[in-house]
Amino acid sequence: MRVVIADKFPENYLLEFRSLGLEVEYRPEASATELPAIAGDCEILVVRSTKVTRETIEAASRLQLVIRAGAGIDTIDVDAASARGIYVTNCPGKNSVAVAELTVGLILALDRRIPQNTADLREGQWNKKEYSKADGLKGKTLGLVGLGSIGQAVARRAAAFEMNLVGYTRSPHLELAQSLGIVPCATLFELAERSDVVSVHIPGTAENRGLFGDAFFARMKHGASFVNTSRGSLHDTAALEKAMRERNLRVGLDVYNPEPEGGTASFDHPLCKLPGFVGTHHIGASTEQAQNAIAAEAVRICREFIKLGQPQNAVNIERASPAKVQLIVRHYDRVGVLASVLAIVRKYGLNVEEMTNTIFAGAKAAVATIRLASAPPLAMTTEIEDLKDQIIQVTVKPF
Ligand SMILES: NC(=O)C1=CN([C@@H]2O[C@H](COP(=O)(O)OP(=O)(O)OC[C@H]3O[C@@H](n4cnc5c(N)ncnc54)[C@H](O)[C@@H]3O)[C@@H](O)[C@H]2O)C=CC1
Ligand SMILES: O=C(O)CCC(=O)C(=O)O
Repeated sequence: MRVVIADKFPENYLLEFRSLGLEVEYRPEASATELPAIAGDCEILVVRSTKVTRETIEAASRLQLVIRAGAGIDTIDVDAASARGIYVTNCPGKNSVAVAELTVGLILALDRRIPQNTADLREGQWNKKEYSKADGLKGKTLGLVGLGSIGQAVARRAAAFEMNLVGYTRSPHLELAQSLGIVPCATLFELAERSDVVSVHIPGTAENRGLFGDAFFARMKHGASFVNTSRGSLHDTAALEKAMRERNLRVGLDVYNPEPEGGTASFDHPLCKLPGFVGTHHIGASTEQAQNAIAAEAVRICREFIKLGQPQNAVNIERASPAKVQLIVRHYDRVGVLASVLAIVRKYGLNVEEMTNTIFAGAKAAVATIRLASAPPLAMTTEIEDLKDQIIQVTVKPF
């Protein structure tokens, strides 16, 4: 099998890929536009920030698995992959601590204006008078949007600063919130109104695009802080700029919209020049620890995929199966039995939605579970039962 690694990857984990017997093509400088040509004949594609477009998916006729060596999957055209039966996986939770640490760094930097202090010192300017004005974090309220892996890691760290925690999530998990000392908010606006600092930890999906705009910022307290280490598509840049100018909002960003694709580029962003801004270069996941944890997970996914034919952490499996009925066929483990059964299913015009075949110890018998969208007619099950010397038992159960 051939794997293309189209991003920078730790050297020792490249060796691990090779030790799996894979032919590894390492292309750390590959861009999204070059990828269709590079990934043309690989079975497995591993990317970190490089975008995997529809063109790449369609050009890679042997592709079976895309591993996103990170958390967010908005850089992959998942719909295009699903339409061609290609698995997409990510490495959930493996870079959460790194992002949480950076988030706390941005929150502290905003409160004490650490980068602005440093800039003045560099300019030969002593200004204790100005920089002595800071609030402090103890007793302030941190509003966490999203209580997944990163939101939880930020909560644990903010608790050590004795901050009060409120949270908003689409999938409320009251026990979890309680165990982290987070008071749930019923709406995003309630969170905006209660928080001194808002920190965003949700995916950059189409439905979350622009979630943080004029209406949200208008509800935040004057002089509060907004931190986004998730995705630039989540905030409206013009609305943020307005809130910074009119409501004295402080802003800490690791992510931008748009963001340069490569590691270096010129970058002219309206917010970066404003005094209440602190920013980093989408480096949330960029610690040795996180990169090694991500690489180890990518290797593990590959190893399991080679062994079982199915990857862990797949994000594009249909969860709500269209199947309504299970046709359970106990049969002798012989050549052609399944083909005969499926030929009968086909004759009756039923579509197989899902199917598994489990072999019993000794490999004499097996059970096939064939999931169908609608109930099979009696004539069909009778016809299967009548397959001489092939079938042990046929049952039908609702699914
Ligand atoms: N700056 C960086 O380098 C990094 C950024 N990220 C970003 O952080 C995001 C979050 O990562 P994880 O916490 O690991 O993901 P996660 O999947 O563990 O958690 C995301 C949570 O957000 C919730 N959610 C989704 N939409 C929501 C909405 N509209 N309102 C409230 N809750 C909502 C989900 O239910 C889920 O619980 C990633 O999707 C990625 O975009 C992740 C890693 C590195
Ligand atoms: O690997 C990176 O630098 C980006 C990480 C990221 O944004 C993610 O994991 O979603």
